[in-house]
Amino acid sequence: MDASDPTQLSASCVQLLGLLSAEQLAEASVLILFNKIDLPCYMSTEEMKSLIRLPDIIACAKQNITTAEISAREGTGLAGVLAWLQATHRAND
Ligand SMILES: Nc1nc2c(ncn2[C@@H]2O[C@H](COP(=O)(O)OP(=O)(O)OP(=O)(O)O)[C@@H](O)[C@H]2O)c(=O)[nH]1
Repeated sequence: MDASDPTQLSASCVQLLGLLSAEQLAEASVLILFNKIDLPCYMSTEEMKSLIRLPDIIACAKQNITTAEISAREGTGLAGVLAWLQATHRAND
């Protein structure tokens, strides 16, 4: 999700709900990234999460869902993404 552009939030939410309801992805581990946190935004990521009712989505989803806030440009939060990938890969071995 683009953390710098709340106007894309509803489209991202619809895409997310589509992915989470796909039969083939019922067993998947899901990492939701709020990218571009280096850019200024009039809404905080906490406000965006609340607006799309992300806590409810996570509570109702079959999947194990993690969220992270990152800047792909500046590298912020990418160590956590790598750690999540490694842990998830290990758990699926
Ligand atoms: N400032 C900043 N720019 C980024 C970041 N990640 C990607 N971009 C830039 O955003 C532009 C679009 O890249 P993406 O977000 O990968 O592509 P996209 O999702 O198809 O495009 P948008 O929806 O317009 O963002 C490129 O110029 C990237 O360099 C980030 O964390 N911070």
